[in-house]
Amino acid sequence: MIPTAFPQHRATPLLDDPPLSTALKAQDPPGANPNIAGPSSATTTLSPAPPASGPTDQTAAGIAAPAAATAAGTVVIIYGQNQEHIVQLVAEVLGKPWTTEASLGMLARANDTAVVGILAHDLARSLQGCERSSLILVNTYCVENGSAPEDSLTESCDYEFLYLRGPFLRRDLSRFLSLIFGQTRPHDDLRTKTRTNFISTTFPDVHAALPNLDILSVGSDAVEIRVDLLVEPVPKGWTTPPVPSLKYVGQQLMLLRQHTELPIIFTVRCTRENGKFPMDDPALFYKYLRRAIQWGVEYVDVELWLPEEIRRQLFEKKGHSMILSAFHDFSGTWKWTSEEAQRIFTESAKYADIVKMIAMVHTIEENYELEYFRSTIKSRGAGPPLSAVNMGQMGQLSRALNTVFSPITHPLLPMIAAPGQLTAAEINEALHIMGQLPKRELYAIGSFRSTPHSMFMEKCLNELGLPHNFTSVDRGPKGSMESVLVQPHFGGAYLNPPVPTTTSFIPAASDAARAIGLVDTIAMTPGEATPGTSRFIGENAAWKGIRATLTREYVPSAYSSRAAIILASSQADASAAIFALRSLAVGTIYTVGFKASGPLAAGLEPFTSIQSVKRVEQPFVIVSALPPEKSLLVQPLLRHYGVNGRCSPPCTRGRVYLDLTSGLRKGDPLAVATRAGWTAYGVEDVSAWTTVETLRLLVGQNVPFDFVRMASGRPLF
Ligand SMILES: O=C1C[C@@](O)(C(=O)O)C[C@@H](O)[C@@H]1O
Repeated sequence: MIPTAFPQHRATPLLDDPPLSTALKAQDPPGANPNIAGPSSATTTLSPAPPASGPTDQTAAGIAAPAAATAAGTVVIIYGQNQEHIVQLVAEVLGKPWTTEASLGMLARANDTAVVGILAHDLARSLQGCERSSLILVNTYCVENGSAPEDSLTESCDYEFLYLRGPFLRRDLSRFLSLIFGQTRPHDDLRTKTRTNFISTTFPDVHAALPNLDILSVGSDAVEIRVDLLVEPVPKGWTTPPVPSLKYVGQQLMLLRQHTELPIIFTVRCTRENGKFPMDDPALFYKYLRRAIQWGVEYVDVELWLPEEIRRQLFEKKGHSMILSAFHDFSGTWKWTSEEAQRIFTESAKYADIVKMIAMVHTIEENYELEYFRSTIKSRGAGPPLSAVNMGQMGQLSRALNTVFSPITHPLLPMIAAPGQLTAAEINEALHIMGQLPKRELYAIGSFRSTPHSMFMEKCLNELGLPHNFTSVDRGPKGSMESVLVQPHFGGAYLNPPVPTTTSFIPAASDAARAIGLVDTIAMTPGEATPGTSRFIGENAAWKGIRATLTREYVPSAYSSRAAIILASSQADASAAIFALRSLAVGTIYTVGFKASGPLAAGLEPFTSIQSVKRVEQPFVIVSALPPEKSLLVQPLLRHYGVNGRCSPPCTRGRVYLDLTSGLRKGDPLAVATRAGWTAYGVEDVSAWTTVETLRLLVGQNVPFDFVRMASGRPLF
C-alpha cells in the first residue's frame, strides 16, 4: 500500500475577505513604488528578457521556446452542429480570441491572431478558391454517441481532435494543441536522458488498462498502443473484423491519451513481425499511420518493409510527431555483424527520428555482436539514435544494455508483446548486478523524518527495482548537511526547504538554480553513475513543477506577453514561480508583498495601491505563495479580476490561479478562484510534478505524475 504522501490542501471554512485595499496595504513592501504602471504601460511593457539561464534549462527540459504566435497560418476549427463550444475552448486554451465564419474566403491572409470556427457542413464549399496553404485546418469531433467523422472530412484537414466532454477534455486538448503547434517537444526532453523505456501495452481494449495504467507506467517514458492487437467489439453472431476500424482506434487512442501524460507510440505491427495487421495492403498502413499524425500522436512506428514512397510521405507529413522506424527479424538467422545489418540501419535512417532494429537470437554471443553493432552505429556520429534489442530468452541481456527506448512489459499486462521482454525493475536489477547501476545513498534533508513523502520515494525505488537507500535527515545544527554530503556513497539528495545557491556546501549549480537563487535537489552530473567519485550539481526542480502545472490546461504561448500577479512575503518564496512564468514569456509580472531585486527583478512591478488594481488589465495568471496565515489576502484580487477584469485580448476567457500555499491556511482561495471562473491549481499538483522532476534528477527514472498524484492520498479528479 502506498502511503499518503504530500501536504494536503485543507478546505477550511470561508472567512470574510479583507477589503482589497487592506489586502494591498497589508502587503505593501517597504519602500514600494507608489507610482505604479498605468494601463498603457501594463499592456506595452517590454517583454522581459528571458532569464540568462532560460534556454539551456528549457532545452534540457524539452520545452520549446514559447511561441508568441501559435503557427504560421490561421487556425481554423471545424466543428459539428451544436458543438460551437469547442471553438471557444480551443481559443481559450490557446489564449486567443475566436470567431465563427460561414466562409473561409473571407480570410484574406494568414492571420494568427484569432481562432476561426467553421461548421463542418460549410467546409468543402468554403475551401473552394481559398488560399489553403495559409490555413491550419483542425477537425474536431465529439464521439459521444459512438459515431465517427466522415473520412473525406478528416482527409481534407491537417489535424483532427476527437473528444468526449468531461473532466479530461481541456487537458487533452491542451496536450494535443501543444504538440501539433510544436510548443512541447517531448522527444527533445527524452533525448537528454541517459536511458529511456516504453511500455508495450497489449490490451485488446484500452478500457481494461485504465485502472492500472498509473502503476503499469512507472519507469516508462512512453506508452505504446499496439493498434494491431486491439479487438473491436461486434454484435453477437458477427465476425470480428480482421483489423480494428479507424473509428475504434481513434476512440481507443483518445481514451488512452486522456489517462496518461506520457507520450504515446502508435504501432501497427504486421503479421510477419509478430503483429496482427495483414500485409497485403500497404496503403492501409499508410491510412492508419497518417491518421495517427493527424491525431497528434507523439511517436508513430513505421515498419521498414513498407514501400519507400509510403515511408517518405509519412516522414514528410509528420508535423511534430516523431517517426520510429521499425525492423524485426524472426528468422533466427540474423547476423548483427553482417553488411545487411548496416544497410538496414542506413535505409531506416532515411526517414526516421529513431531507428528500431530487433532480431530473434538463440545464443548469448549474439548480444555481444549487437553491442559491437551499436558501437559502430555510434561511431558514425550523425544520424538518428538506435534502439536495438534481441528477442528470446537469450536476448534478454541486450534489453538491459539498450539505452534508447527499451521496450518493457509489466506483470499486470495480459501478455508480453515479444519474447524475452523484461520489466523496468528487472532491467534495473540486471544493470545493478552487472555493475552498471551502483548502489547509492540518497537523502531527504530537511524536516522529513518519517514523513509520507520520503516513504513514497522509497516506495518508488522499490517499484523500480533500484538498489539505492533512501534516508531522511533533519537539518540540524550548522555543519550537519556537509557531513551528509561527504558520505562515501552519497548519491544525491533533495532539500526541503531549499537552500540558497550561495550556501557553501552546494556544489556547482545549474543555470536555473542560479537564476532562482535556490537549490532543492543535489544530483549527480549527467553521465556519472559512481558514487564516491562523482561530481554533483545543485538543481531546482520546483520551477519545472510550477511550469508543468501551468501548462496542463493552457498551451505555453497562451501566457505570452500577458500580465501576471505574484503574491508572496519574500522574493525567495516567489522566485521559482517568477522563473517558470518567464520561461513562458509572460508580460509584466506585478508583485504584491515583496520587492524583487537581482536578476529576476527585470520586468517586475510592485503592485501597491487600489488604483493600481483598477488600472491594470485582466491578469491572465495569479500565483499566491503567501504563508498560510496570510493566504486570505489573495481572495479580493481573485474576485475583482474574476468578475470585473477587462479582457486582453478581447473575448478570451481563460485565466489561471495557482496557489502555492501549504499548511493550515485561512480562507479557501481555490474555492473562491473556481467560483470566480479561474482555472485553479493547488500546491498538491505542483508538489506532484516537482516530485516527478526530483526523481528524474536523482535516479534518472520516470514516475508518472498520475502515479505520484494518486499516492498523495486524494482521488485524482
Ligand atoms: O518494436 C517493438 C519491440 C518489441 O517487438 C519487443 O521486442 O519488445 C515489442 C513491440 O510491441 C514493439 O513495437
